[in-house]
Amino acid sequence: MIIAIDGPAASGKGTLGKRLSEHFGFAHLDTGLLYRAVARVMLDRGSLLTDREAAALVAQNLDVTHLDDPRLRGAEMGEAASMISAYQPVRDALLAFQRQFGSQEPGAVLDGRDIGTVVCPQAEVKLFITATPEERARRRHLELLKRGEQAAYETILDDIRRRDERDMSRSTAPLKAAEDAMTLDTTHLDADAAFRAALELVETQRA
Ligand SMILES: Nc1ncnc2c1ncn2[C@@H]1O[C@H](COP(=O)(O)OP(=O)(O)O)[C@@H](O)[C@H]1O
Ligand SMILES: Nc1ccn([C@@H]2O[C@H](COP(=O)(O)OP(=O)(O)O)[C@@H](O)[C@H]2O)c(=O)n1
Repeated sequence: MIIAIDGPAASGKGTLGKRLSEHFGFAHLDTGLLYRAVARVMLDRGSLLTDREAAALVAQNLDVTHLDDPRLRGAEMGEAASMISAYQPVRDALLAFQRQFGSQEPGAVLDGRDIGTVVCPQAEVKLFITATPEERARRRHLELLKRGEQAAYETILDDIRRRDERDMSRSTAPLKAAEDAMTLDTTHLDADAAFRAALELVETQRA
């Protein structure tokens, strides 16, 4: 079984994905980390993020065994990932790995932007997680402060708005809810309440 979770930045996709995967005993992949990992290699090499060919080559040769590097979770990597993820050859290069991951038994949870629409359109369960930009910026602000990153709330809110706009307006695999996805607005739900609500939606879709 596949649980596909999509939604905008800092809506809580990863947190829900992890908890749902633990609950069902499924594997979990935060697909944003793949794009962040491509961005990390580009930045470390000093490549321009506008260099599509270089980004495609990096994606084709990506080492997916180091996705737990805490550096990937930083704000700089999120912004850079959003730029290189708009290139079709980059997305094509990362598709097979994601689909392979989704084929695991007894099941897999994948979270990202295009899981229900492009990566796993056949997923039995599709959730689209949202929250207001202000609430998402508040969450990301707290997260970055805990990581020890300097970050102003207003800057994060601007970053989130810009990234959402870029992710929604790109021509390839734009961020949008699949037609058969169920939307969960977590603006007024803490992580526990969001998990309970998501679990109910999963049970509804599986039935
Ligand atoms: N429902 C929630 N209420 C408050 N904070 C949350 C909630 N869900 C997640 N968080 C926190 O918000 C931040 C972003 O969550 P994350 O799961 O990484 O989002 P995404 O994967 O959508 O970017 C994390 O610090 C996480 O602990
Ligand atoms: N399936 C995915 C996942 C991420 N991405 C891109 O990668 C960037 C970083 O994704 P992420 O999920 O790690 O970002 P956050 O939601 O955690 O801020 C996003 O802004 C998207 O541009 C994508 O295009 N498709």
